[in-house]
Amino acid sequence: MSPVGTRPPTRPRAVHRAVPQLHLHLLWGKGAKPWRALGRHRGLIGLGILLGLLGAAASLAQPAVIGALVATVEQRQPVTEPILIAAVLFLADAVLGALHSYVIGLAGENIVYDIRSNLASRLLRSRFRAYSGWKQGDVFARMVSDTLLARTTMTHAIDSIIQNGFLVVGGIALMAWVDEVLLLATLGCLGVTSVISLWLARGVRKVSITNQTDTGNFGSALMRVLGAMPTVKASRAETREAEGIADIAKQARKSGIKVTVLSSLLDPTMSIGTQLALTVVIALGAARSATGQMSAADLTAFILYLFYLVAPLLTLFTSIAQFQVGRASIDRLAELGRIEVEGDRATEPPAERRRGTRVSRGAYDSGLVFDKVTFAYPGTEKVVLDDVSFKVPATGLTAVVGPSGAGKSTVFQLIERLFDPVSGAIRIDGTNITDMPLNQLRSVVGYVDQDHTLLRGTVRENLTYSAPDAGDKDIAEALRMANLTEVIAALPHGLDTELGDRGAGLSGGQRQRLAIARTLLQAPRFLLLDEATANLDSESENALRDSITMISDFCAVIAIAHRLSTVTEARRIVVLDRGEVHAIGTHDELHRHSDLYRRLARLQSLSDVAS
Ligand SMILES: Nc1ncnc2c1ncn2[C@@H]1O[C@H](COP(=O)(O)OP(=O)(O)OP(=O)(O)O)[C@@H](O)[C@H]1O
Repeated sequence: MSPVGTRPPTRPRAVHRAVPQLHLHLLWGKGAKPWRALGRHRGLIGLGILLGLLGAAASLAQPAVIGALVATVEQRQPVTEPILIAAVLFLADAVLGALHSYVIGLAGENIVYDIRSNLASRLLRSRFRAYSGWKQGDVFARMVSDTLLARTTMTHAIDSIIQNGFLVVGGIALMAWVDEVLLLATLGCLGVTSVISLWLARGVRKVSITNQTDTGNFGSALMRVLGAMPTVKASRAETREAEGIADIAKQARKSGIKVTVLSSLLDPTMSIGTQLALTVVIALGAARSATGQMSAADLTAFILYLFYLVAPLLTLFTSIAQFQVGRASIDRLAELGRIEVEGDRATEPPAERRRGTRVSRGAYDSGLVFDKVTFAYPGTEKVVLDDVSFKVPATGLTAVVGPSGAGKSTVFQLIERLFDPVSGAIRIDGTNITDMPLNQLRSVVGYVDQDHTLLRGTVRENLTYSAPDAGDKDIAEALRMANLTEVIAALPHGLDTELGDRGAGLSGGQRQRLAIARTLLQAPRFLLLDEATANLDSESENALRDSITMISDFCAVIAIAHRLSTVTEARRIVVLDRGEVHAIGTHDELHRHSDLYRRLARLQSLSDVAS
């Protein structure tokens, strides 16, 4: 018996970490707990905000100290102490400012890392039916650009709103302490512009959502064509596609300009308010000073406070706008984070097939059973499989044949549990597969899909993808069984030859056999081959057929075949037609009793094989 077939599969790495929970939805809205949403980053963000507030306090104290310095000069007293205090304050302001930027920046990077790694993990563990509803480009845009905008919101914008809010409130309090009349004049000028600025900030959020959706659409459109370059070129569709993408980019530009227009109106609005306030304060202050209602020192301090207020006020409103842009991104990330994941049981180790554990053959005698399975794809009404029942013995070749659209690939998708039946059950050794941990199920079922997908990387990496710990002996055996030994030996770096995207560098037939060898290394109990021999030349096909016969001595091979020549030796053949089991039997039996099977065989000029 082949060592490939008997080697217990290893567990996929890093499957035991619980699916991380994202708390982005807690940031606002009903039941919002913003502080909780920041999770383990609270300490660092708290420290950053504290440093910022201390820096702000150092800034706020500066006008008072300069005011005291002016008073000291007026009174012709020694100025060494106030100058020293001012110098210490300037230094503290600078050091605290630098530390504050570093800590907030660090927290931002940590947050982006957490969001990206958690979301990637959730996406990889998402239910197939949930994931297939998303556009890849949109997912990509959310993972890359929305995470950056979310970082800004959760760190810089929140921190800046708190810090500048503190500066503004502190400044106003100190101004009230210096002169209440001048403060009232200031607030009158700034109040109107603040209301306009808040209204603009709300508008920024609205157009930001549109802009981010447009950016996602651009990503989707780009990925759609980049993933099908040979087809685009063969169809001479470059110009058409380029124009289509330019149209979508134009849409993103249009909404981006709206964001820019609203954002850029914020600064001038607040500038007008502050300049107006400054003019009024200087005029009114000079008059009050001339009449002796306030001292020159107080007027100096008040004007300095107003100057100090301008920058924080502008930054405050810019940060509120930034916060609104980021909030739109966080909403989009939270939506992605709610993607349905496969049950936690998916992360459980395969119970009876841990490394080093021999599998008792007797335990599997009952094989795989489809028991009155009915299925329709989610969101559709059409019944794709209708009351389908058949049995697959623990060993031997079972073929599934039928016209196009009969439901053959769907049978495999249900065995892999990419979808679950609407009614009925699929059992392995008597256990409903919905009661098995997914990891266990997928370790006993090997699947070579229609596209026999390979990944960018070396031949070895592709080969050992589902059995990362496979040894050289097992690899050599799998290659031999897939008739690939000579092909790989002829590559420039053998097993370490780099393949391009989707296995570029190998022929279609070689890619397909590599996918089969990869599945063999997993040592499955049920090997699902979906059109697995479609790309093979006659010589390779014969070699593979011999391999399958050999493999099927100790595991169940279930093959979907359009070319009936590949399955005439099957122990049983299930004929599907429009989602129903039309007939089950051997090639000879079906040829005698099934019109449909005869028709399929005739279509492929196989009548001679039947005789
Ligand atoms: N993701 C899906 N969502 C909705 N309907 C689907 C989906 N995939 C397949 N179908 C439909 O289910 C039916 C069965 O498809 P399936 O791919 O199982 O057929 P098949 O027998 O494997 O066909 P072929 O031999 O052409 O590959 C078809 O009518 C198809 O349109």
